Amino acid sequence: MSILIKGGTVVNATGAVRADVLVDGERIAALLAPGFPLEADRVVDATDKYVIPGGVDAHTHMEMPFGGTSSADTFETGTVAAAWGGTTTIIDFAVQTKGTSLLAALDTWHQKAEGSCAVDYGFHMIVSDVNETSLKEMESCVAAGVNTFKMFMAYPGVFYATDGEILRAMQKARETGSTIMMHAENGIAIDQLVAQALARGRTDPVEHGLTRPPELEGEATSRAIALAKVTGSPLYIVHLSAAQALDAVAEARDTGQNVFAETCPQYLYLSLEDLARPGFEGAKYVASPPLRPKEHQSELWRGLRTNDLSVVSTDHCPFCFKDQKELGRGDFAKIPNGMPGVEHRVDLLHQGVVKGEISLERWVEISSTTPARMFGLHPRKGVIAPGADADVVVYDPRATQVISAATHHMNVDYSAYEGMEITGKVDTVLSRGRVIVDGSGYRGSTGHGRFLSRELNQYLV
Ligand SMILES: NC(=O)NCCC(=O)O
Ligand SMILES: [Zn+2]
Ligand SMILES: [Zn+2]
Repeated sequence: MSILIKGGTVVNATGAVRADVLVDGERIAALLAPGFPLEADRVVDATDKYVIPGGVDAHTHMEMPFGGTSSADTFETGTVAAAWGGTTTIIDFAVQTKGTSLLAALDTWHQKAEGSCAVDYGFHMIVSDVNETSLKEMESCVAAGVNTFKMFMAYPGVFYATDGEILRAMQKARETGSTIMMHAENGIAIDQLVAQALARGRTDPVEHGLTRPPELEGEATSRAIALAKVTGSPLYIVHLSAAQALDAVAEARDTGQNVFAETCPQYLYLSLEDLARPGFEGAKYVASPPLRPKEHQSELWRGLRTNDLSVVSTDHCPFCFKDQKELGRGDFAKIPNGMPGVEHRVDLLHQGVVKGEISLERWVEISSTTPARMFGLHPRKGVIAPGADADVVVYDPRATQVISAATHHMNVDYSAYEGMEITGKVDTVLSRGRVIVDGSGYRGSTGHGRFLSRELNQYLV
């Protein structure tokens, strides 16, 4: 099957050019001069539209057990929603719980995802039990195409790892060429603040933000960077939300350390004011790290321009307001942590282009090309070029839409961006040469998405 995408402007991280794109089977076959005479089985009209590489969301949590419940999107519903929003690759987290093995966790996550996904997927591994066996198993994970290991300085008693455990895992990362991903918040100090707030009768969702101050994200980020420096391990800070943490990352990068960071749309667009919404509404915005005071947002946009923030992922971890966020009514510490977002990342970042915060090319870079390179998927993913997988999005920059739970496709009963007006809209989506979204709706199928065995981080120096 051949498809000709005609009349559009191809936007890669390296530049934008008017070109037609020929897809043959699962791959991009050629970029052609506009109007080049060629027959194809199907023609997609991209006139006045951008033709961009499918989004790569490097941080999602589908059907993840957490906080006494499980995130509401399955691999099926979550990847269909991703497709609607122009994301054609997700990297989800397999979770090792205490007392279990990494390989058993990986197996469990393979079973959840296999045959269920609408788009291609890979895995990172959450390491919450550092011992001789799991350190050894890191080698097998790398061989199995899972070479990024998330650790937590937060959530004592659940995922938390001590500095000593982190150091040992980092030494193994250094040895295997893999990268440690860090949830950098000082969970020991935070737990004290949480207990004190509850003892004073402060139970509302806003307390989630007030008991996790940005200084404790900055401190943990600096500590993780120091441990990475001592061990020589690459480090990727996940879901960075605070200016203090960004300063620490920028300083490390200025000295040439292999330190990278992502932020998420919620930290660019939402704030502590949302957590402070009246009644229990703020529960919709509970995630960790928490939403910050508004002034952090401009710092994050600056970080995206300077490349101290290289990636924007969603940390998609949806919990329904009605039955799941409800678990924390009367005790903010019991509100399941996480927010939905996999469907809206590409659109929300396009607003950065519309508002002049980032260039068109940078939009593609932070949402597709860099995550593809960072997580060993480039040049299969993240670029419109001959030989690449035909994961292609035709994006209409002038169309408008309003985000709403009534129209989104994620399996969650609210939208964190309800009523937000967006300029730009996904028009057509191809995943490995197959049209999975077009004007008539979702045309994909469950099980089309394949597991991606990943190479090592391509930015390491
Ligand atoms: N971020 C969050 O609140 N939930 C998902 C788990 C994590 O990434 O820490
Ligand atoms: Zn985290
Ligand atoms: Zn996460």
